[in-house]
Formats: sequence, structure tokens, C-alpha cells
Amino acid sequence: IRTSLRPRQERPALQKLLELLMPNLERKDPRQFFAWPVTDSIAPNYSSIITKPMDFSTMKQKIEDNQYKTLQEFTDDFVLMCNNAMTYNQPDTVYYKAAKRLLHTGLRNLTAEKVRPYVPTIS
Ligand SMILES: COc1ccc(Br)cc1-c1nc(N)nc2[nH]cnc12
Repeated sequence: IRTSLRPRQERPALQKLLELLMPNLERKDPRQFFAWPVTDSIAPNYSSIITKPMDFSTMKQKIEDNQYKTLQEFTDDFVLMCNNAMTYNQPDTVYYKAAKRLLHTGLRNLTAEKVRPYVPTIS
């Protein structure tokens, strides 16, 4: 039918968008350093140094629980996760380097034109 008559394409809810974005971000962490919470046995004193831990499994749970109301909140957790690794680990470690790379490549995805519409414009 004429496109002008077709009802406006239903925008997927933010939740569906985030579920679509997650695999793209997780693929950037092939060694799965960010798949699960960091434990003190893996990283000594981690829980006393990092006050707000974050990882992909927690982010996925928050998506399922519909806890993200904006793309910015989701992006903030992603940035927090990467910054935690760059806070606890020294710059010459694989973890620091993986986090730095994940942060930059991941942010490019999150700010790409195709997801911008979900960032409410300042009214
Ligand atoms: C879940 O974390 C890990 C899992 C397996 C292995 Br090997 C290392 C980590 C890990 N280790 C350190 N020091 N800092 C991190 N920041 C994010 N991951 C890590």
C-alpha cells in the first residue's frame, strides 16, 4: 500500500532495542572478562576498591527487569563497567587494555545514528 497510508512503524520498546544491542557489545569481549561480576578471589580487594561493580550479566538482568528507562542509563552502566576495570587494574594489564578498547568501540555503537532516536531530545 502507499507508504504514506501505512501506519508509522511501531518503534520497538527501549527494552527490545537494548536486547538487540547487548550481543554486539558482548562480542567485543571475546575473553569474557566482562561477562560476570569480578570476585575478590579473582581480583584481591576488588570489592573494597570498586564501590559500584557492573558487568554484562547484571546489565542483562536489569534489561529483563525493565530497569532502564533511557538509553543514557544503559550507557552509564556500560561506561561504569569499563571504568571499574580501568580503575582497579594498572594500564599495562590485559584487563585495563580490554576495558579501554571495549569502552571506545562500544560507545561508538551506542551513539550511532540508528539508536539516537531513543535518546529523548531535550524538550
Ligand atoms: C570477571 O572478571 C574476570 C574474569 C576472569 C579473569 Br582471568 C579476569 C577477570 C578480571 N580480573 C581483573 N583483575 N579485573 C577485571 N575486570 C573485569 N574482569 C576482570
